[in-house]
Amino acid sequence: MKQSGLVVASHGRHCVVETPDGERRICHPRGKKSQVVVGDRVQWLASTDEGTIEKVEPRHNLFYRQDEIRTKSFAANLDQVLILLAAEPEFSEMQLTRALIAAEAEHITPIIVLNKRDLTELHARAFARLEPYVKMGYTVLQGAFKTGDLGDLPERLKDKTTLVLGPSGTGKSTLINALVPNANVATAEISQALNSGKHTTTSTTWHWVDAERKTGLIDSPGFQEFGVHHIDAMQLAAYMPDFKPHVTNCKFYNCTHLHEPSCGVQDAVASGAISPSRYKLYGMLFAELTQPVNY
Ligand SMILES: Nc1nc2c(ncn2[C@@H]2O[C@H](COP(=O)(O)OP(=O)(O)OP(=O)(O)O)[C@@H](O)[C@H]2O)c(=O)[nH]1
Ligand SMILES: [Zn+2]
Repeated sequence: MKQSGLVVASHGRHCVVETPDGERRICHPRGKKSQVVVGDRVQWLASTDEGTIEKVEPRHNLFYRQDEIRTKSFAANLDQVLILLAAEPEFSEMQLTRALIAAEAEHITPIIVLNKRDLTELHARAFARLEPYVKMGYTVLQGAFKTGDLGDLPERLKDKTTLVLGPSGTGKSTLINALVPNANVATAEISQALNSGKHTTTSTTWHWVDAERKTGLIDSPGFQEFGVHHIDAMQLAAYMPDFKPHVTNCKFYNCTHLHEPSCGVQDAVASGAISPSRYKLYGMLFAELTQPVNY
């Protein structure tokens, strides 16, 4: 008999499915193409001690990155993406912008969180770099997770499904352990089961924050570059909230906002409505997305 379930971990061709009453078991997708990702709602069929995914329910969204060759999915059916930054190490505005664009493209709400506010001076400097993002309407929260100060985060996460993205050293483990005691143990157990005994922690894992299983937190492994090759260069400005209102002032409907006369975006840069750093990032991303692909 087919049962419904939620994919709470995945690695390669295996995944862990959780039933509505909280039981978990390893499942394998049927057929080669039906790759499942964490957050997928599925119909599965039990075999002796494992199971087979029979159907993946249609996704509301899929958060992913794409380089020139590969697509890497993070998770599906998200309410929000938490982009974790910290006073130190110094964050990359380029990586932040890429993650924000990928979230916009899938209509997923991003939340930027700046950790380590106990490091007063470094924090002030980092927060100043985030000012354009506050101005363009993004939620920017702050905390000092190590000291137990989670700021407004618990309230923002409540009853939602949130993917946590954090470059190494920002405090992602500290956060997840603060919200989900024993998260480490659960992740290690799942990884071990999925890797048939090998002890690695490379899989994306869903954690429940509350006993009622309403607040979901998805921890994903680190990555090097956030590729946005799935984005059409001509759509970039539409996914940048500081650019978007100005494109309607461009004379040419197919304006690239790089060199055309009577360009609303370039006017906004000149007037200070768009920050120079964001315009520079736009130019770099546009070049990257329009450059011929080298295999
Ligand atoms: N000053 C300060 N340090 C913090 C805070 N939160 C975490 N740290 C420290 O920052 C370092 C990185 O924290 P982790 O939680 O391991 O960070 P991570 O993002 O999981 O990093 P990886 O394990 O490299 O992926 C550790 O030395 C933490 O003790 C904070 O609020 N303030
Ligand atoms: Zn323009």
